[in-house]
Amino acid sequence: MAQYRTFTAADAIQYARQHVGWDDASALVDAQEVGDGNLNLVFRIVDHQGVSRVVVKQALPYVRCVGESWPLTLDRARLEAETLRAHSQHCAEHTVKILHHDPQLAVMVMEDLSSLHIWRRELVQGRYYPQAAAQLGHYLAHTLFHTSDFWLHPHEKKAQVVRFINPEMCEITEDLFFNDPYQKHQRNRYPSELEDTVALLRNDDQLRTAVAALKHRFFSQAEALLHGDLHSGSIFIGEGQLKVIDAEFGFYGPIGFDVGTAIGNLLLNYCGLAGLLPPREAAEARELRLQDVKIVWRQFEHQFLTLAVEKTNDDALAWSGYAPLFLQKVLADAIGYCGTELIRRTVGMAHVADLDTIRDDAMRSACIAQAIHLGKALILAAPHVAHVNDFIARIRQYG
Ligand SMILES: Nc1ncnc2c1ncn2[C@@H]1O[C@H](COP(=O)(O)OP(=O)(O)O)[C@@H](O)[C@H]1O
Ligand SMILES: CSC[C@H]1O[C@H](OP(=O)(O)O)[C@H](O)[C@@H]1O
Repeated sequence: MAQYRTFTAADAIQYARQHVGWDDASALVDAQEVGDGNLNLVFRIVDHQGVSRVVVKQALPYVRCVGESWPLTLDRARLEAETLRAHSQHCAEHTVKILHHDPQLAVMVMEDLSSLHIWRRELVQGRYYPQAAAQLGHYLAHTLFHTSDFWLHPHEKKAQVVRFINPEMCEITEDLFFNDPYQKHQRNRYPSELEDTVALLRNDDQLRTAVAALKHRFFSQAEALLHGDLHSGSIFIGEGQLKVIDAEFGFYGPIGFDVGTAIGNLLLNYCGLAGLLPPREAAEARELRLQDVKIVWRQFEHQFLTLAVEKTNDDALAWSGYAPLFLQKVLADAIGYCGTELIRRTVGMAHVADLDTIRDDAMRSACIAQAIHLGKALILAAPHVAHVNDFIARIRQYG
């Protein structure tokens, strides 16, 4: 069994050659380290023509963007590969293909998606992909339904919950989403002129109660195998194509968390657009983003309901009145988690290019303030929103 060592580019090439399972694996001759996320090494393995053919990703024993002072479990590579494989069983068309993985080396070899584009980069440039929102809704419905109690036998479901226990990665989310932004913490980062706005988050009793309830459900509601960090930087996009990567935060949690973080990232873009594009283009792009939000929810809801009617295995859950009631609760959760994503990406440690790349300082602060206000309003409104049209109306009101 191979002992863990951090890969060099040469290691990554050799490893790819051994594990891609191609006759022409010797054509893999060079590697470029392209990791731009917070956590891991990512090598694109290229051929003689410089064309990227396959990707090797390895977990480091610490958080990459911080360094060795923040150690982190290598088991996240196993969880990432196994979550992506599980999701691929139910939604292969929108999940990156894992070709090989080794839990000891914390490494995986996967399909190369370099011909597509990271969605966040496209959103920041104002480029629109009309099919993306519906495909994201499809991905959410199929991965979440088929890993839930609606589909899995109760014994299988419980075994899956155990297999995907992910305490260290969940703890990062528990701290970064639900603790740090609502207290003074050295990890927080926001413009100093927003100190009063941020202080209001710490001092709002109703908000703190709502955030506690969202965290409690994140701890305790093992509804489905979540991606766990479904943001637009973890989604590749192209003409008619959408593929999800980077599932190391995968675990059994509340379905609304995946739906809400995905929508939250569309709304972070919505808040940033005024600082990213000229006024007329920004206004048009903001309308498209609201349309995207509506489509993600509607597709998810429609497809989950259809799957529930056609495929629910459990006798009680198959009762016709139950799935719509369950989805009401998922919508409320999703709006709440969407609000926490807006706040943790603006006040907390991990930021997004949709806001950070705004060049004008005053405009950047104004857009960040808007995201914080919207996040807070959504967390408070979540239990009272009965329909997606009401959700959109609240975004227009507060964003
Ligand atoms: N399958 C892939 N094909 C092509 N590029 C990839 C692939 N997976 C990751 N990348 C590149 O590596 C970057 C970081 O990958 P990611 O999985 O987000 O790392 P991290 O876990 O550190 O966040 C992505 O933004 C993308 O540019
Ligand atoms: C200390 S990890 C911070 C942050 O980074 C992760 O994102 P990614 O793996 O895509 O870079 C995740 O969102 C964590 O909350």
